Amino acid sequence: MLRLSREIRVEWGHCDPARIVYNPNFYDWMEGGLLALLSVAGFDLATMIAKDVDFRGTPLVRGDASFMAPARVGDLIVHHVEVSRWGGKSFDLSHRFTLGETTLLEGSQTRVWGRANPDNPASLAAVPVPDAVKAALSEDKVIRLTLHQETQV
Ligand SMILES: CC(C)(COP(=O)(O)OP(=O)(O)OC[C@H]1O[C@@H](n2cnc3c(N)ncnc32)[C@H](O)[C@@H]1OP(=O)(O)O)[C@@H](O)C(=O)NCCC(=O)NCCSC(=O)c1ccc(O)cc1
Repeated sequence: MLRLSREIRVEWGHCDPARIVYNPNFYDWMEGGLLALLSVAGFDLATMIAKDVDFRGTPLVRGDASFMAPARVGDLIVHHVEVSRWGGKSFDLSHRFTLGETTLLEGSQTRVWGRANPDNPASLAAVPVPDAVKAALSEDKVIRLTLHQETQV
């Protein structure tokens, strides 16, 4: 599968009064990780939605997460994401967040390929995941997205 690892710098605003990352931020990062995975595979969701008014993206239908160790302000953590199962209209993602050798969180999600329901365009319908998306996300490849260092000019 196409495996994406992306660095995330924990900022002050990600943390709660206990001075550890507040849990909804991990869900936000899981969302961003899927967008990044699709984007590096050649499928930019914002562009796809702009071009196809009935496309609704990749709605979440199931998810779980095990929080194993906390992250703190300043930490450079890494989010690893890949598809772990292809269904027909659905697919599973595996998420792992690490700080050095330490695993912070392991999660799994089920997504569907979403379109407007033809019988009621205000509601959603799952449709088969396009073959081109399956092929691109199934490539045996690793992509690392690192944060850029600031340089003085
Ligand atoms: C998505 C739905 C329209 C799917 O309904 P249907 O069109 O009738 O599809 P089906 O019930 O046949 O299910 C389709 C597939 O999904 C699977 N599925 C559906 N629900 C589940 C759950 N709960 N668990 C596991 N698998 C599921 C189902 O097994 C089918 O799998 P395949 O065999 O691989 O095809 C409906 O379940 C729904 O409206 N759910 C609510 C979704 C929602 O509100 N999610 C949270 C907000 S959206 C969101 O977060 C988002 C993120 C990113 C985006 O780009 C877009 C949206």
